[in-house]
Amino acid sequence: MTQALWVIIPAAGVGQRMNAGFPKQYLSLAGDTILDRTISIFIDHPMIAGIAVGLGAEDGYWPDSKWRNHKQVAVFVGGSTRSDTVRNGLQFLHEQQQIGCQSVLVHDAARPLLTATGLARIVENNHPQGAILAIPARDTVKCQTDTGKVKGTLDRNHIWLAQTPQKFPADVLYEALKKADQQALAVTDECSAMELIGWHPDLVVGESSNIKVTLPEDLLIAEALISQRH
Ligand SMILES: Nc1ccn([C@@H]2O[C@H](COP(=O)(O)OP(=O)(O)OP(=O)(O)O)[C@@H](O)[C@H]2O)c(=O)n1
Ligand SMILES: C[C@](O)(CO)[C@H](O)COP(=O)(O)O
Repeated sequence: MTQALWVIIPAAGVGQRMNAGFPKQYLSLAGDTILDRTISIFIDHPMIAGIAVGLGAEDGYWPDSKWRNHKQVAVFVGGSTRSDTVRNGLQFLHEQQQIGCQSVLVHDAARPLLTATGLARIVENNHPQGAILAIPARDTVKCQTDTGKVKGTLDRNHIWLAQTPQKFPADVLYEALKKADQQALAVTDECSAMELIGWHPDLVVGESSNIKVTLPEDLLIAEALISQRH
């Protein structure tokens, strides 16, 4: 039986691309907020030790969360980028003596459709160099020239679309994120930072329903997917 893991949920974004007028993680989705629905995935899960939610410094919505007083849920102040928020979360958990070298999960607040099956795939196995949920590309993948023309076609047999959760040893991840920051490298996921220190994490097949709610149409897709689950 592998050790229960803390999950860090970066939820300090402003949702600029959603353009909702407030942070998208507080949009309603099938009767819950996106954030509450995402937290629900991990509550009372046998493999989850605790849930650390990174909030914006000016977040005034959290007090309305149904999970605000739950014994498994802790909150910390996020940063100006997603990777800053994750690093703050790692530092918070380290200061609370909740983590050391053991692995943590990082899961976007904006991915409320992760299923128990998807979560099991990444928590139930040991991954010496860490792991990410990802889905193999199904469309033909193009890269572009500087003027927005087709530059060429990538071999889609070697293209995966990264999702979350991503799982890495907490101490190594913290140092990798710090190194990326010191090198002014804007990493958009934890795996990118680990690659910078030479790690080759496992690609664990996720579910295409584990979408990141980014644009307004993603909310419609999420609603439709949830309606199919009941
Ligand atoms: N400084 C930031 C930026 C993003 N996030 C979180 O990282 C996740 C993925 O980021 P994204 O989908 O880009 O969310 P936003 O940054 O809010 O969206 P946008 O880029 O459109 O502003 C989200 O749960 C978001 O809340 C975060 O915790 N801290
Ligand atoms: C971490 C992630 O969800 C993997 O696809 C993605 O990189 C987040 O990107 P965002 O621009 O912060 O939404």
